[in-house]
Amino acid sequence: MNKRLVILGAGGHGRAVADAALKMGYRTIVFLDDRAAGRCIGFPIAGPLDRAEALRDGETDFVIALGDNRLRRRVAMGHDLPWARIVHPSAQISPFAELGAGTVVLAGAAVNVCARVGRHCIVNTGAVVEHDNMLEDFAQVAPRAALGGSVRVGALAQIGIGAVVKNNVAVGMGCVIGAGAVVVKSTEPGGVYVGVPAWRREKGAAG
Ligand SMILES: CC(=O)SCCNC(=O)CCNC(=O)[C@H](O)C(C)(C)COP(=O)(O)OP(=O)(O)OC[C@H]1O[C@@H](n2cnc3c(N)ncnc32)[C@H](O)[C@@H]1OP(=O)(O)O
Repeated sequence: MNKRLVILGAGGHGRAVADAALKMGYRTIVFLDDRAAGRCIGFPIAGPLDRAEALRDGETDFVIALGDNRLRRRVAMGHDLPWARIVHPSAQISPFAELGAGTVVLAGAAVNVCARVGRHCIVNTGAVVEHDNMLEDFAQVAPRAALGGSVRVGALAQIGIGAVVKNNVAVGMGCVIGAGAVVVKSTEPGGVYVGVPAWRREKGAAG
């Protein structure tokens, strides 16, 4: 692949996305970031995020690598660009699964048969998205979190690191599921849930 990838965000997630992209065969990486300048893991930071349109050409893909779901949505809404799907070669993606544009699936993650993952989602390292899951746009599944079969994750929701969601449960839009929580019942939009079994700690931001 001779394409260039422009990564919007040069933080930790941006570096993980670059690593996956290089393993996919992208030859050239350029970062954009509003706070950092210089170089990032050896690749240039070519300016702030709003430079993205100027880097558009027929040979360049773009991806937003910002871990904050609402920020990722804001940036996506502000740009009409050819968004790439970044899938680490060690991830297991069923040929019967769907990944939306701009979605990132990192090392060792699994997206099983008939799962549908929306646009600009993150399926992080070692996460399990089981059969018939539906992840709406801008949702995120943190490292080693596991979703049982037929789980629905609302837009902008965040499933914390190592959390478990029982099969057939729905996680409401904009929910935050804390690290290590075990969700056994559907959750209300915008809530923050922690613990085993998970309980609602407070009202969060539904986006
Ligand atoms: C590659 C990557 O790094 S991807 C990112 C992975 N990271 C994650 O998944 C993080 C998930 N986030 C969490 O678990 C967070 O702790 C949240 C969202 C649940 C809460 O965050 P905050 O609102 O900042 O909570 P804060 O840290 O102030 O803690 C408030 C209280 O909740 C408790 N608490 C925080 N997180 C949890 C949790 N996951 N489970 C149980 N209790 C928790 C704290 O111990 C504290 O209790 P106290 O008031 O009795 O002292």
